[in-house]
Amino acid sequence: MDPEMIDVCCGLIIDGDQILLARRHPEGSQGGLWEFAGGKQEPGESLAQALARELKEELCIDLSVGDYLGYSDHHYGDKSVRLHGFICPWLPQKIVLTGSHDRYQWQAITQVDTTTLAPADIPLLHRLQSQRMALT
Ligand SMILES: Nc1nc2c([nH]c(=O)n2[C@H]2C[C@H](O)[C@@H](COP(=O)(O)OP(=O)(O)OP(=O)(O)O)O2)c(=O)[nH]1
Repeated sequence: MDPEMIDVCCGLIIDGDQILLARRHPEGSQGGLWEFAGGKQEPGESLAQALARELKEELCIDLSVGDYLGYSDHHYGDKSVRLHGFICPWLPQKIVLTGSHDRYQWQAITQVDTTTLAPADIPLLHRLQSQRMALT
């Protein structure tokens, strides 16, 4: 595996046919792109523990981390990211953005705008869409 690969976890937070997207703060890396909330795994943490911590830190929400959807590798030039996606069923609560993101929105899972989505997220979105198609 690429020694520079960074493990990042993200939550595909789902409420019915909607998914939660957050926009990365314009001044940071991949600024202005929409993504699934999450962040880097820290030493000693499982991916699921890292995700639960990041959701709390970034959006002030408490959710159970559910099924592992898989991962997607993307090379951003200065670094390589292995983005691990987990399904997180939504539980109604207040979202408070704490600084990593400047906006959030719910979009229909079948109609997410991939032109403004972080590239690493697109394969995970497609996997989710395929899984749901298979169930209908
Ligand atoms: N949290 C999150 N990060 C993502 C997603 N898709 C994607 O390419 N990334 C990238 C952006 C960042 O380079 C890295 C995650 O780092 P982070 O969320 O801890 O953000 P950060 O600002 O601390 O990262 P950085 O400036 O050090 O690159 O993974 C996603 O859906 N969620």
